Amino acid sequence: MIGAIADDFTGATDIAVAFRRVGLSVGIRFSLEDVSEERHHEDVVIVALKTRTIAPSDAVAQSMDALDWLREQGATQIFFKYCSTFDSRADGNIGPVADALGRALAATRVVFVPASPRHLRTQYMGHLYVDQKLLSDSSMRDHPLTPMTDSFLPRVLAHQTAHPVALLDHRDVARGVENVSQRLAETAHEAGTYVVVDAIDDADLLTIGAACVDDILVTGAAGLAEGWGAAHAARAGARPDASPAGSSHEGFTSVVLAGSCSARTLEQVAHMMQKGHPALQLDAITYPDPAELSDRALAWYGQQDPASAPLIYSTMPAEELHHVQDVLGAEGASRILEGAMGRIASGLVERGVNRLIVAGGETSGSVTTALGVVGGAVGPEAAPGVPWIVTAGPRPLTLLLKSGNFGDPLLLTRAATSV
Ligand SMILES: Nc1ncnc2c1ncn2[C@@H]1O[C@H](COP(=O)(O)OP(=O)(O)O)[C@@H](O)[C@H]1O
Ligand SMILES: O=C(O)[C@@H](O)C(=O)COP(=O)(O)O
Repeated sequence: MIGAIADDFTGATDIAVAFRRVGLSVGIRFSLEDVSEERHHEDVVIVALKTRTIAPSDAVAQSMDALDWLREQGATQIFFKYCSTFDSRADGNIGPVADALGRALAATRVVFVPASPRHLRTQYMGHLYVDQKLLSDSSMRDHPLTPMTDSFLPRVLAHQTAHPVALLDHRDVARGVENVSQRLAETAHEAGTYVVVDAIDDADLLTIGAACVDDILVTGAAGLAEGWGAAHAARAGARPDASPAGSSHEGFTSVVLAGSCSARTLEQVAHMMQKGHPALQLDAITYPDPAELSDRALAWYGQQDPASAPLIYSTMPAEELHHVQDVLGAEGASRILEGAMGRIASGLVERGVNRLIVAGGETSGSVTTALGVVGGAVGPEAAPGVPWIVTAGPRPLTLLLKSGNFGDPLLLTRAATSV
């Protein structure tokens, strides 16, 4: 069994569909509470954590708990999932978590492969691109919590770890599996070397995946999950699953909660408003108490037609965001808004909402945790890397956890109104 540890919730659902696409069965956990009796038998078991922006020591501790649980479930190899835009702060957490996992697993080398061509993230000569732009020129430079201002990943990673960091560039990847295997062995002759590997298309990821199929620890995003997963599926004789278990979209009362300020979410929120969905923007400066902020939002919801798929959002462009952060501090603003979003989600479910569409990885973590959702069935994709999740229990909820920059501009509107 493969165990996967994701540093945010949307990332966990993103790799769930990547592994499934190549024919592997997948289980997902959003919490490790009350799991002592649980036994998983899927090919891949994913633990979703919310460790991307917390203190490195906490991120390490939670990742190690996830590792212990996955090993108890029978995991023999581990996939550490971080963002395809390598979202992290200067002091972590990708390096510290990889260090701890590598130490526990006695990994002799570890590959770092964030490239996910399906999401238009490619890496060439160590430089990460988002669509046609270098990472540092993309909207990721304005991210509220993890602004990415350096595109050269070996340097970014070297700031986060004491391990030697090397680059395996595209010339080597293009020469095929045997060459990559050999070059990885040479490049990582010093035990514990971290190798950042270029990839610009799916073929590169298949090559890298095949070369690393026996590695005890690999790290990356959905592109590598697909490439590495394909190598495992080929071994196991698994067949790609063309039709994942469907989720019925009948009889739903939907609300969209957007806590992402990413460029694509801005467009999606604008589209919802253009289409006339009632919309409320959360004002954290005027109401910095998450309880008051959420009470006001729930009172507003009470005045809307539940069939109108309302939108509650804190999404705003970079200049306005920076103003809020100047007043409240970046962490302070996030704490207020994520706290409020969690309370709002719980209040909405109490009021009969049973389909929640959440934009933003951190926001999705706060909402899912506040709702007490511990797992669910991974349904069809509403957009590449964005599957519907149907929770278990007598009152199942349908959730869409959307990464800030994922999906086409119409995704939120479509997801809110599809029947
Ligand atoms: N208007 C705002 N002012 C300050 N912080 C905000 C605002 N809106 C959202 N945030 C915070 O920014 C972070 C966005 O992260 P996240 O939800 O992961 O979105 P993304 O998927 O785009 O990265 C969250 O912590 C959220 O609370
Ligand atoms: O790898 C990716 O790009 C996503 O799976 C992801 O982690 C994006 O992060 P958020 O935008 O914070 O959801």
